[in-house]
This record gives sequence, structure tokens and C-alpha cells, in this order.
Amino acid sequence: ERSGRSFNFGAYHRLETIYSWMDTLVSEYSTLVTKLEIGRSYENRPMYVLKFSKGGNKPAIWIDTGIHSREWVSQATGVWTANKIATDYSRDASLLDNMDIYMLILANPDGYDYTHNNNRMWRKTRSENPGSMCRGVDPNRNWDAGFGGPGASRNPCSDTYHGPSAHSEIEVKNVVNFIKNHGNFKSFISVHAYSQLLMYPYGYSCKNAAHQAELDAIGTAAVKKLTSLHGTRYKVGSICNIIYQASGGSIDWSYDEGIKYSFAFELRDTGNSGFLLPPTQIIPTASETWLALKHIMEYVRDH
Ligand SMILES: O=C(CO)C[C@@H](Cc1ccccc1)C(=O)O
Ligand SMILES: [Zn+2]
Repeated sequence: ERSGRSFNFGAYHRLETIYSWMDTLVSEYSTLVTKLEIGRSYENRPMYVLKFSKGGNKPAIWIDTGIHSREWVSQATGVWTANKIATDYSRDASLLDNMDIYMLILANPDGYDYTHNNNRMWRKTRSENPGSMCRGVDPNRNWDAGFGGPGASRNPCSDTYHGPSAHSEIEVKNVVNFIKNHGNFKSFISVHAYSQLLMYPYGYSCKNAAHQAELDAIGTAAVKKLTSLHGTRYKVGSICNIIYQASGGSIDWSYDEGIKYSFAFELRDTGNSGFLLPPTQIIPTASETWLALKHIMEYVRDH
């Protein structure tokens, strides 16, 4: 069946359902979308990346959702966005004439499964920590960017535990290897929830990034378009300045790798529902976020 028609984009789905939906998307848009396995998780679940391309290997944009498993509107937005890219660009291919887009919708599959079957509020990976009863590393503190600095915990029982070493988590290592092997990413976008923020580096320190003014201008323009749809208000700024100091974050690593256009979204809401955002808000959230994503991607294409 056509993935776009029978699949309910306005609901939160289990891991298996999202995986099988990916296969219907690929089969339906086989000239545009391919599915790559970039590695496996700690519990041996495949990490599938969807590649959107008109052929060959062009300068690329990375989008990951669901790195923190409890932030369900992030993965749901990833699913909606993948479908949107496929449906829009199988007709109007302007963006994909010059760029490829890679989407990792389930960046933390073990954690996502755990939120459905055990603990809805689980955030981290599910790796075992030697010498501790507590499991999991915060995958957004595990990157080699100010690793182990302020804004992460050395306590395995903490939700911001940075892990024994940078890239200790296979879920992080798989992405690092993929990005390095590809070697031509221009943009790295990581999607979280909640707080309604569009952030750029750095988190590991409150110093200005070299391209701070440009990133701020892009973010401000992107958020203006987002707000135009449903009036949702976002703040723009560096991670350290508008949320808190956080070391070992993914977009700090990508920026310091030379991927200039590195951003992190914090989707709806501002705390009323928090991580338990009602499914009725999935499509409005994904739709408004698309306007910001599209702005960023078109800017990257043109610069
Ligand atoms: O999960 C969060 C709730 O989405 C906030 C994010 C804020 C953040 C986002 C990107 C890089 C570093 C920190 C986090 O603490 O990792
Ligand atoms: Zn998060």
C-alpha cells in the first residue's frame, strides 16, 4: 500500500512499525530513497539511514531524530519529514539537484524500544556500565567535543552520564564513522524535544563559534518561517547561552569537524506536556518544523 495514505503520521509508533514503514517508503519512491544500515545498536538493532538523492554522491545534509528516546515527537517528526521530502522532491527536485539528504530517524533504537516496553521516560542508550547497577550513557554527551567537561556527569546513574570515553557508545560511533567516511557533509541537524529552541554551537562552552553571526541569522530567519504557520514561538541562540552548558554534544562535534551549518532543534512544547506531547500535536509540530528545515537546507544549498 502507499506509505503516505495508510500510515497514520498523527500517532506515535513502535520501533517495528517505523522500520516497516521505512521499507514501504523506499519501495514507493525507489528512484529517490534508499535505505542504508550504518551499523547496529548495543542490543544489536539495525541503525537505518534513509538517503534521499537524485543519484551519485553530492554535498550532503544530515538530520537525526530520536537520539534521546523519550522525546517521541522528535522521531515522529522524522517520519513525517522523510515522507514530506519523498513526496515533495519526487516532483520538484530543486533542493536535491545539488544536495543529498541523509536521515537517521531512530538514532537510539534500544532506548526507543525501552520507552515503549519498560520506562516511558528513558533517555539514554541501554549499554551496561561495568561496576554499576545503572544502565545507559547519554548519547548527547558522548561525542568527542569537550568530552567529559562541565555539563555532563561521570555518574553512570545520571541521565547525563558521558560514558567511559568519547564515542564509547556504538550508536554514536556508527554515526561518527559514517560522517567521516562520507567526508562531504555541509550541514548536521539534530532534533530533540522539548523547549521550542533552535540552537547552534557551542554547548561545551559559552564562547562564540567562529560563524556565530551567520548561524544566528540563519536560525532567526528559519524560526520566523516556523512561527508563520501556527504562531509557535521559538528562541534562537547557542546551546550554552540559551539552554545550559552541555559537553560532548553531537552538533559541537560536527561543527568542530568542519560541518559549519550545525543546528539542534528543541521541538514543542515549553513544558505543559513536555516529553508527553499529545499525538494531535505531531503533524502541526512537524509541519512548522519543516518550514525551518527547508529554510536551512536551501541556505546550505546556496552557500
Ligand atoms: O535533551 C534535551 C532535551 O531535549 C536538551 C539537550 C540540549 C542539547 C542539545 C544539543 C546539544 C547539547 C545539548 C540535551 O540536554 O542534550
Ligand atoms: Zn534531547
